[in-house]
Amino acid sequence: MMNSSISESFKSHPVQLNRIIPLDFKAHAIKLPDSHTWTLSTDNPPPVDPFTSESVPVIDLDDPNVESLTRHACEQWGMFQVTNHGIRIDLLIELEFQTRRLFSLPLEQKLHAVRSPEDFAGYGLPRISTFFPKLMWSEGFSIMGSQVEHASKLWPNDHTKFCDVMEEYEREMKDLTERILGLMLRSLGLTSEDVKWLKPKDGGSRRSEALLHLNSYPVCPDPSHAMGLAPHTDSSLLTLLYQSCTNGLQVHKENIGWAPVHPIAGALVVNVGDLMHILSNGRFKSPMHQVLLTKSCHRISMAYFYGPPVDVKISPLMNMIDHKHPALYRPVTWKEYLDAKAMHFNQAFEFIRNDVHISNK
Ligand SMILES: O=C(O)CCC(=O)C(=O)O
Ligand SMILES: [Fe+2]
Repeated sequence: MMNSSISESFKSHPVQLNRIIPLDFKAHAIKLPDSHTWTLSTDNPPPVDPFTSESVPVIDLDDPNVESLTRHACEQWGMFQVTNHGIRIDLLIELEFQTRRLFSLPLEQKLHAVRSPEDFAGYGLPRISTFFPKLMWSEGFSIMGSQVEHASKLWPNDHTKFCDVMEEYEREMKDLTERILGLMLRSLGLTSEDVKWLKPKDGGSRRSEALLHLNSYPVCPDPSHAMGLAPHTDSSLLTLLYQSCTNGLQVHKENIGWAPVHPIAGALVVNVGDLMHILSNGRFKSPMHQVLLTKSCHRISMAYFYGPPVDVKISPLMNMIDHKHPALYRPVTWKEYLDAKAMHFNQAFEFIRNDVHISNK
């Protein structure tokens, strides 16, 4: 396994096995066990009318105004959907097929590829499970680069297609993420010269890093007392999400509360991550989002988390700072930020804020 910010940070924050091994959801299809019963706050709205409720912008990447639309979406929501992104629909269909094939295996078989307490790759509960007293009604499979080792434990003689599809999807996501990242930075008035550290030419240890995470939210006997994925922000620069066609994702927006992110056939969801929020000196939102469940549909999603090369310090870009807008955060590598997140979860920003830093001296 290559050394990376993600693997190094996970090694320093091992997770207990009871926060890794998922439930046998099929065996609990009638009644929610107490371990998975949540008291949900009343600001979780009842099912919203998809035609009237406000939601994140949908941006056609071929739109002549794409930069200003992107800036507006990042400032207002921190999330938007993109169409005309160039990812082939047959690749998305195959990706969904292979993901459903994985999660429909019996639990005993999936456990052959279970994550170890210090690792991030393989099968298990959402990583954020350590921060909540109750467990989430979901399971995941994390991939970085090639996943032959774990996939061959799932399908000893039949994993080649799965690995080929995942690797092709990772390559496509890398190109598209870098394209959208460039778009966001240009929308802030930056040139590629300002951010040349993001795409170093020498490769090697200075490559950007990424993680593909497959999520599965089985049908749930009591969705109003269960949680698919609890509210969180993403620790990446940017996350690209394919959510196929099942509802459940919600994003939080000031003055609106939780808004549904409706699946649009073939579209991808772009989510501003915490590091992009830091780079933009707070101008772009890193939005809180969550996933709710249904009684009848098994939701799956594939999240591609993109981050900077291992030795790059992320800090508010010079162009975003002036006397009216002082730098809000101190410089951090991705590993340092992941460590802060592993300890302080949704309060991590407070620990890298400049004022906290200064008062700690
Ligand atoms: O399943 C989803 O739509 C959301 C996934 C997500 O937020 C994550 O993996 O961080
Ligand atoms: Fe997320």
